[in-house]
Amino acid sequence: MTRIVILGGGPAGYEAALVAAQHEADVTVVEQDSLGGNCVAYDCVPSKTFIASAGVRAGFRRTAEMGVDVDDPRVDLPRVNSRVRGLALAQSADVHSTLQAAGVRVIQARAWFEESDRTSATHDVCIAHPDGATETITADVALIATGASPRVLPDAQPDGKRILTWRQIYDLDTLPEHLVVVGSGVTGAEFVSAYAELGVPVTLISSRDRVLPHEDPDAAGTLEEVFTERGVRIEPRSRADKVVATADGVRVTLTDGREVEGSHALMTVGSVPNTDDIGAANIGLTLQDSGHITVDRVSRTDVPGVYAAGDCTGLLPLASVAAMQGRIAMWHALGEGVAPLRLKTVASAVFTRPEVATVGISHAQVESGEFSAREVIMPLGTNPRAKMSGLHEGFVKIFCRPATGVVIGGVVVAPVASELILPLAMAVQNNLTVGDLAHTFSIYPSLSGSVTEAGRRLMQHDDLD
Ligand SMILES: Cc1cc2nc3c(=O)[nH]c(=O)nc-3n(C[C@H](O)[C@H](O)[C@H](O)COP(=O)(O)OP(=O)(O)OC[C@H]3O[C@@H](n4cnc5c(N)ncnc54)[C@H](O)[C@@H]3O)c2cc1C
Ligand SMILES: NC(=O)c1ccc[n+]([C@@H]2O[C@H](COP(=O)([O-])OP(=O)(O)OC[C@H]3O[C@@H](n4cnc5c(N)ncnc54)[C@H](O)[C@@H]3O)[C@@H](O)[C@H]2O)c1
Repeated sequence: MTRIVILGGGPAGYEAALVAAQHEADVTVVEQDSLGGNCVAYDCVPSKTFIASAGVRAGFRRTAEMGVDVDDPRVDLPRVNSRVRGLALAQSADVHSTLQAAGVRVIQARAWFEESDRTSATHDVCIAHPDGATETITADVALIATGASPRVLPDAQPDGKRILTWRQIYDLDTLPEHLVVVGSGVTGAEFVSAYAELGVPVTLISSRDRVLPHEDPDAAGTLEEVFTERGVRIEPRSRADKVVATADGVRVTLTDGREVEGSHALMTVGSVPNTDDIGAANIGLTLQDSGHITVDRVSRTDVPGVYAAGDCTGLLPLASVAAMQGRIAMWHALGEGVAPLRLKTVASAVFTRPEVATVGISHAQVESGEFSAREVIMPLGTNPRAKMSGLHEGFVKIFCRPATGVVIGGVVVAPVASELILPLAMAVQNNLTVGDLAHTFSIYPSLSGSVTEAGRRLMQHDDLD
């Protein structure tokens, strides 16, 4: 029986464990905190649960237009936070019972590699239990799935009260009077959106020209307009140098000397991989300067028998990608047929309001000439269901190959873009054409009608017509 030891019980670790158990390996998962990983305990699951509460309040914004009168809804933050924590705990418990039912041994402890003689085909993983006891487990195959942690700027140390990482915001008892969000990546944008929807005045310190610098420019532009409508103050091309707590708030000093004051600062300036204490040097595993582990498309590191998956590899820090990397590692290690990871087909969503979801090639790749494509953009303003629902912002955009009409990318900006992207993700994954979309029946009226309509628009210009 192949002995597999997995360091870390997040999506990369637990999905890998389930695959390995299914293939009758002897599997141990060592998790130092809670099963489900940071994803379930602090990052993805809590943020999406918090955003769901913000979304309920946001729904009330359109009541007057929809002909329904309601009083201004009040947000009970302790109840919101307790729901966030409760859901994360319940999901972690679900992961635990699923792993146990699959016959996986789960150890709550910190794990690292012991010094090895490099000629051995196995690896010794040392485990430090919370009570101080240690044990060593020998692995035929090891998977590093230790995730990442919030990046901390040297002069902006989180204190958990006024200067916060995204993992600390669920401890607040009352909504901030004025939140300064530092960093305009996906995490920053999602929290700006949620707090603005909760009625909190927000200032965004964005080091780039625009929010979501890596996303589709039309999508980022729509989001900036919405943020501005909600009263968000955006400071573009601004880098925070220092953040200090004052008597009654925070002061953020920018690198150009300007100062921004608020009641709280939320630091969303990226993440660092959890690889500095795993004993990488003990097994001859080289880390990148950033601390990330280099892997190939079947999750192999440069050390035989050692695989890595998820945020510690920095390939594409998404729960879905982490899980797939973990599964692929185990299929490969256990000799199953395996398709290497294809990042170009990964769908992702930013859970702002409206949401932004993308798949396949991007506008930037078309503009740079890396791919040639035809594109169409269908504003939701032309969609009957959107009009009925009082939705004014958003669009569906599709990229297809010029001659064949094969769909190679898509962007959806809509309240439920994370759901609407699936037909485009299926098209990209399966080489479907705009004709395939165009001939598919969508519901009338529906937002997904814009997906089939976009297919028809691109068909009209098809070179093969
Ligand atoms: C605010 C936020 C929101 C996000 N929202 C989404 C989203 O909506 N959708 C999405 O797809 N992705 C989202 N992500 C990204 C997603 O959370 C990560 O990609 C995912 O958590 C990566 O999974 P992982 O298994 O690599 O690591 P993690 O989930 O980070 O788990 C790693 C685990 O390893 C454990 N560990 C670390 N070192 C050791 C050690 N030495 N010994 C034992 N255990 C150890 C840690 O305690 C942790 O539990 C979000 C990220 C952030 C920051
Ligand atoms: N919905 C989702 O799927 C979701 C949500 C959140 C995060 N994530 C994943 O996590 C990844 C990381 O996202 P992120 O937003 O946490 O990090 P990021 O690294 O993408 O963004 C951090 C931003 O902070 C800026 N920054 C850094 N230092 C700064 C400073 N001193 N002052 C001002 N700005 C500064 C950077 O320029 C960058 O734009 C994403 O790419 C995504 O894969 C996914």
